[in-house]
Amino acid sequence: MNPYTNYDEISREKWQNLYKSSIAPLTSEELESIRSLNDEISLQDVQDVYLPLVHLLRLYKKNLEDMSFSKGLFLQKIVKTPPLIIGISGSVAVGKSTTARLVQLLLSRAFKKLTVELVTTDGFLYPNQVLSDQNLLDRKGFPESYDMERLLNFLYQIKNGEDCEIPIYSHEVYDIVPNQMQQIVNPDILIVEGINVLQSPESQMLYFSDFYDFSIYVDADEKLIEQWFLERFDSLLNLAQQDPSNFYHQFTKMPKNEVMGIARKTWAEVNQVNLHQYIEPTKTRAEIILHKTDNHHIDKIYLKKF
Ligand SMILES: Nc1ncnc2c1ncn2[C@@H]1O[C@H](COP(=O)(O)OP(=O)(O)OP(=O)(O)O)[C@@H](O)[C@H]1O
Ligand SMILES: CC(C)(CO)[C@@H](O)C(=O)NCCC(=O)O
Repeated sequence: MNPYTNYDEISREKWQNLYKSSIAPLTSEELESIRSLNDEISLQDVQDVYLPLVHLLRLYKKNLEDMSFSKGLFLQKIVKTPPLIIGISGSVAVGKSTTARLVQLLLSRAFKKLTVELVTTDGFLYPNQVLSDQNLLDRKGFPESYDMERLLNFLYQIKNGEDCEIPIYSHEVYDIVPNQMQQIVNPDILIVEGINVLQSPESQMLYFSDFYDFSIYVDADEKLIEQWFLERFDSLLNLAQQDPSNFYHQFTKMPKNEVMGIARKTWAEVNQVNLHQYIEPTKTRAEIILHKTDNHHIDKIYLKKF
């Protein structure tokens, strides 16, 4: 069966015209804040793809509020609208965090009075010491390297209106940062980004679908994702040049072709395997699939029919 049977395939040209007229253009300050987020982002993508997406998210938010209100009428009590939770998934290095930060920024613009928080599931990775004790260091990113129960608990608490704190993962340290936590206080919208967002832990009573009101899978040809992984590896090396505390500093002392060989091996033996076995199979659980081509240009959008 065609994996996209359950989706409407929408070309960028069609998508960009869906809600264009109702959205005010970005102000120069907003453009500036988007540029500072990642100066490679195409502003045309923001205008053509992300603004209609935010408009769609508005509908999902309204739907959640209407449902809470109707439930309240039925139960004859006040039912508080739970936070809207948006999941963003896809391969390592496909651009999930960049997409997530952009969506956060645009949602904050669309809902000026609401709090929009962003977390990454990287914070739920076990610390390197725990992974190493269990011989799992080479499995970082695979399901067994995450405390999925803690992640589910966190989602439950957020939906339940509780404030939470969660661990922080740093790519530069390549580990959970000790003694630092991210505080999540009373969000109206929570964006959860990570490779495992659409995965279900085995033998649990609760599933991801119990929590996510909307989900996005960022997709691209594997060769491109590998290229983006290698480019990011290279920029992490540049950042690490002067900083011995950075995980990537050790590589800056080695010949470049040798280091890039290590990066290619990490892609082929870890991240690509993970993509095939555990990430890509969750693609068609997403409500929307954003498909990227060269230079992160979005060419197609798939929206779930039902
Ligand atoms: N829309 C975009 N335009 C230009 N460059 C982008 C875009 N999105 C991501 N990138 C670049 O692609 C690389 C990977 O992006 P990002 O770090 O957001 O990926 P990720 O999926 O969050 O990765 P990980 O799973 O490892 O955290 C980065 O170098 C980033 O600068
Ligand atoms: C932290 C994850 C798992 C996901 O963001 C990933 O970036 C990662 O570190 N994978 C392990 C292999 C590697 O070093 O790329």
